[in-house]
Amino acid sequence: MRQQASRFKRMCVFCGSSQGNKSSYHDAAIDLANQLVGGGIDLVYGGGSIGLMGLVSQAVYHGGRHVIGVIPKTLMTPEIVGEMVGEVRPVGDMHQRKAQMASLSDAFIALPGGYGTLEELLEVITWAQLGIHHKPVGLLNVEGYYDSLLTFIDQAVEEGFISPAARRIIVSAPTAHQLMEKLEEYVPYYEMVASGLDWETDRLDF
Ligand SMILES: C/C(=C\CNc1ncnc2c1ncn2[C@@H]1O[C@H](COP(=O)(O)O)[C@@H](O)[C@H]1O)CO
Repeated sequence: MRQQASRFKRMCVFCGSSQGNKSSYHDAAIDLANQLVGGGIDLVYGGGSIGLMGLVSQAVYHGGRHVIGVIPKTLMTPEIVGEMVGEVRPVGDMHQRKAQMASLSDAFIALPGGYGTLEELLEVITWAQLGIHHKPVGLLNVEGYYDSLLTFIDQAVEEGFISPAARRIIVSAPTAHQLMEKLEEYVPYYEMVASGLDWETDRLDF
């Protein structure tokens, strides 16, 4: 069933190259894919068919939306990433991959994942803080998976390392539907220092 049209054309999804141990992670990946399909939103992701990445990409692709997998050539073997669906954009390294994923997308969502997901999530948050982009960043906090990360970030605010304004860059919700509603309403973070910076982004096209 088609939902109300979204303001986003392409969503970048960061998520585990593993599926995790709970069925709720699997369900959340499919649920998010259905939200994207229903909203008429295409997918940008890290390529491959393994883990939650495979679940999201296949569900969006089979739901009829365009899927772009941005993947370093070195990882492009069936043994590592499996069969890919949709459009594959090979890049030279992990830095180019993240830059291209970010520039192709209108917003970001992180599902549960490990080191790779955390690194991708924290980078786009940092870029928002610096004013490199003004795109919403969503955290799909499936069954409290990210509670301890959010607690740590709140502690960093308390301790004076993250400003209360920058804390608001992260939009979190327990379900894909709630998260998409919040992201649709998100007002970009601006602060004097960040809005005054002029980035020469050779690899980024924001
Ligand atoms: C060599 C290993 C896995 C290779 N598989 C990957 N294929 C595609 N993209 C990947 C892979 N591993 C990490 N990524 C990127 O990071 C995120 C997932 O990492 P996580 O550590 O599983 O959270 C994902 O968004 C990708 O962009 C070794 O197993």
